[in-house]
Amino acid sequence: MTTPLPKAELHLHIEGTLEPELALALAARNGIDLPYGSADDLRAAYSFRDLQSFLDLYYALMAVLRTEQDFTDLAEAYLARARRQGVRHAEIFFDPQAHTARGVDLRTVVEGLGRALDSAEQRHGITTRLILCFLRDLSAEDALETLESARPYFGTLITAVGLDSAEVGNPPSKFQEVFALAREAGLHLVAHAGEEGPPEYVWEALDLLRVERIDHGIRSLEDERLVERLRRERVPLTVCPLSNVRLRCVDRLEDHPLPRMLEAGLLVTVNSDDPSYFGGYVEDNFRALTAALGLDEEQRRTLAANSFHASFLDDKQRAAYLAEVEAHRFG
Ligand code: HPA
Ligand SMILES: [Zn+2]
Repeated sequence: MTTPLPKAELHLHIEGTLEPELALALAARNGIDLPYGSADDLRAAYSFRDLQSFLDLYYALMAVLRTEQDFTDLAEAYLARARRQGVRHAEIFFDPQAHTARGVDLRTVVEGLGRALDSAEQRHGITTRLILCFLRDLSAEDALETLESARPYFGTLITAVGLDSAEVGNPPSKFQEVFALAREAGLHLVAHAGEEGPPEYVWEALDLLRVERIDHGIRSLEDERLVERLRRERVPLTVCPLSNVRLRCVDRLEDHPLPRMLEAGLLVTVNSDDPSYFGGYVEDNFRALTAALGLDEEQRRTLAANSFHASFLDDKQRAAYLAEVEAHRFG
C-alpha cells in the first residue's frame, strides 16, 4: 500500500467516529438496549435526507457513551484509524451538551477524551487539539453555562470553541456573547456556517463571532463579495465532501464545488466530518475526490499543505509538517 499524504484533520466530530461495531460493544458493556441487532442493521439506517435526519441518529446513538473509558475508547479508535489515513495532526470537535443533557458529566467526557489525546503523540504520532462545540439548536444561555463549566480545561485540554448542529434558523448572531467570552478567555474560534444555511450566516460568523475558520462554508460561493472577502483574508474553509453528498447538500461528488473553491483562491481543506456515518475517513475523502473530480497530485499536495496552514499549530510544528508534505512522493 502506498503511504497516504500527510495531513491535518480540522473538521472531525469525535462522536461521528462511533463505528457500528463499537456502538454495539459499548451498548453491551453498559447494558443499553439499542433497536439494532447487528452492525449491518445499524449501517442500513445510515441513509439521510438532510442534516436533521442525520443528527437524529447521531444523537440517539450517543446513548451508548457513558463512562470515561467509553470516551477514551472512542478517541483511541479514531486515532488508530486516522494515522492509517495519513493524519499527523487532528483538531477534534466534541459536543458536551449532547452528553450533559443525558446525565453524563462534562468531566467524564473531557477527561475520557483527554486520556486518549494525551498519549496520541507517543502512541500514534498524531498531535491533537480539542474544540468544544456549542449546539446551536439549544439556547444561548445553555451555551454560556457550558462555557463556564468548561473553564477549568481552558488552555490545557480545550483550546477552541465551535458551533454545530441544526444550522437553518439558528444563525451565528444567537451566540455572539458566548463567543466574545471565549475570545476573552484566549480560546480560538471556529463555526459551522454555509453548510445548509445561507451565505449571510458566513458573514455573521466572521463579523459577529469573529471566527478564524469556517466549517463547511460551501454556500459561500453563492455570494461573490463573500468569496472575495474569504480569499483576501485567507479564511480557511474546512470542507467535507463525502458528508456534503450524504446529507444532500451536493447531489453528486462530481458536482462538488471544491475545484471551484480552489480556483477562486480560497484556503480550502478536506476533512471527514462524521466518518463513521458518511462513508469514509479523510484519506477516503481525498481518494473519492480524486476519482470523481480528477484532482491531480499538485492539487492534493496543496490541500494537504492548506490543512497545516489552517491549523492552530505553532509555527515550528507547522513548518515541520509542511516539510513532510513537500517531501511526500505519490505512489
Ligand atoms: O455536519 C454537521 N453539521 C452540523 N452539525 C454537526 N454535528 C455533527 N456533524 C455535523
Ligand atoms: Zn461538522
